Amino acid sequence: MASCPIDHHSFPDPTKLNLLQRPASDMFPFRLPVVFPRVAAAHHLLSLRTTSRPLSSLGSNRLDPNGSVLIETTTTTTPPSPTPDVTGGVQDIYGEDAATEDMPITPWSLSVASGYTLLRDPHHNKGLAFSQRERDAHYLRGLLPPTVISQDLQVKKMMHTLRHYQVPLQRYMAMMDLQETNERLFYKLLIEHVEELLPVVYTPTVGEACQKYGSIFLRPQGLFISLKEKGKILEVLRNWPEKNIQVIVVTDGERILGLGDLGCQGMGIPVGKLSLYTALGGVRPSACLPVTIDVGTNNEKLLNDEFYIGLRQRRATGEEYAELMHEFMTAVKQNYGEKVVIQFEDFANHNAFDLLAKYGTTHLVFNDDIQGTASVVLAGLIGALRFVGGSLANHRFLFLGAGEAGTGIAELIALEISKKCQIPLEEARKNIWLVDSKGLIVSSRKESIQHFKKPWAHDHKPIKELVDAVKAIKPTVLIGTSGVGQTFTQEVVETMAELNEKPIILSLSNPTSQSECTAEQAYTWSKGRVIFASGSPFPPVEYEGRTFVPGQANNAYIFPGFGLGLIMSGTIRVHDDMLLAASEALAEQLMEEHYEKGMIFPPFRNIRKISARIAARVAAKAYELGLATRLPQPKELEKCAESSMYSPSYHSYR
Ligand SMILES: O=C([O-])CC(=O)C(=O)O
Ligand SMILES: [Mg+2]
Repeated sequence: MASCPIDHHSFPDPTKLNLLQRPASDMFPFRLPVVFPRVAAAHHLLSLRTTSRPLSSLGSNRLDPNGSVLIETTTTTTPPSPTPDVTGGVQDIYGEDAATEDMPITPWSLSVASGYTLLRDPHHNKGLAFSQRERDAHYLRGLLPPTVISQDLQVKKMMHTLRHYQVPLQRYMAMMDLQETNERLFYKLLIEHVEELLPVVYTPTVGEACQKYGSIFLRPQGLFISLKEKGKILEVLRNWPEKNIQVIVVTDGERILGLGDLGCQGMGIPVGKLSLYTALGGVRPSACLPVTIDVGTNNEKLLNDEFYIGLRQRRATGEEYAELMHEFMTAVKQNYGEKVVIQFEDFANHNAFDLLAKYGTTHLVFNDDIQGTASVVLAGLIGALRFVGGSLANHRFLFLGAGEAGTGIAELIALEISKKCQIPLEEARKNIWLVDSKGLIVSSRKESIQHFKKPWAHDHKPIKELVDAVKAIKPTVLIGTSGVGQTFTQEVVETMAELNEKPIILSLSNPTSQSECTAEQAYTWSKGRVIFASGSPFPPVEYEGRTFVPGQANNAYIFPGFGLGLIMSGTIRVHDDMLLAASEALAEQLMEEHYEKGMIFPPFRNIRKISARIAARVAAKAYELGLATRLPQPKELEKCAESSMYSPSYHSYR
């Protein structure tokens, strides 16, 4: 870590804090003395602002020469400077350094959790793993049964409990409950049993959880920013207990997976994605902020559902929508600086492309559905071609679905071909065809289609049905990004198998119910010849004595490592070459043994290593492009990524 530049907020070793060496009786309730750096109103006493935040999360605080903790405070007014200092979210982020005596400031304070409060603090709770000594020192005696168990045994016990639940949603709720009661145990479980638990905290179960969010809702997670917060978004961000945010995943809930408009209940998605940022990419949980923008919903069922948790109105659009988003984007930059990753997730097509284009030049934005999905699919194709032979330029691609994922993947494939073959992008696009709900996208439709589809309107006679498009275009690769389940019919798959010795079929829509076909259908209908992957997981399939393990072509392979690469290099803008770098890093980790089983991605169980490699490549590209700000560049980026990852093991408390 010492040589690694990742901003893990080097808070001084708490053992050196003489304050913390006070007798325990002094510590509960316990206030640390506070110094207001360069703020004249130093006599303000801080009251308890948050429940016992971990010392390590208070990155911008530091020791003064006497060993007192200097606590930086927050203002409740707009920062005094009209052009706030944008330095990456660690310096004067609320303008407090520049605050004058007459300016009100938010009274932050820090406390040491103890006793009953400690048991209910998810960041510090260890449950039965508190040692006897800790139980004495922290007023826990009697609050726990006498047995002391290890974290490993807790993992075993929790897995035992989870496996008992028959209903996936029960497992999801148990995991969410654990995240809210014992965060480290939650992450240890997720990291150590990633293949088993990914379908629980992520697709497909998270989709059902969003649909039923209102009914299963116990405690709020993340930040809800609705039209009611208009004009106050900066204040809302300041209500979040953590200051040093490195990644935000934000949705407006309009296109949750392939399930459509789930309004405010889309919150399950940013929460789930960010838990993968930590488990799969090693970003600290306290640096992750899930956000849902609530501008209403057009989902009648939800509007009439008495348990719905969001605004009960139809979606705001046009200027009203754009203004709220703009206020949010501005407030994020003002509050956290230039180096916070903002991941757009599950926005509808009509907003997703525009938001990415609008903020791509001013913010560190990444659209997971356009760019993350593109990068993972490209990786799968590059990986598969290493074994199948040939190059991308020899293939013909047909997509069902011309939205974010479809056009995003198509464009990244074209970019890779154009770079590798040194041909113009327009030329590279010619072998890529898209079908939308109205049929094949052809030049005669050019005037009537949305702007993001126009580059794919090639010369051809109109074709309505997918199967006819397959027969006419003769693709070698068929990719489903339609959000509509069971659209790769038997006839479609059989036609692909007639046209190709080894057809590549990717059925990417999520969750499982929306998958264009199942793994079993793909293997059976192609008589075991298909190279198949899907967005949501499918179990292995037996076909004529062979077991095929379908790969999961899901952006979860990419975004955690990609984001880590941006963070560790202090990158300020995303560039397409970084997506290509991520694809190549993932593709090269596919081994022959994986491919032989039918996989086109390495298994998820090695995901932290995979993410570290992706992070290193992304960071290296950022340095090469001059977009990285953490200087000098560390020599061994992959080691640096690995060593900076969050560990869920318990700390011992003095
Ligand atoms: O969440 C997932 O599993 C993949 C994804 O981004 C989507 O389907 O929107
Ligand atoms: Mg998504």
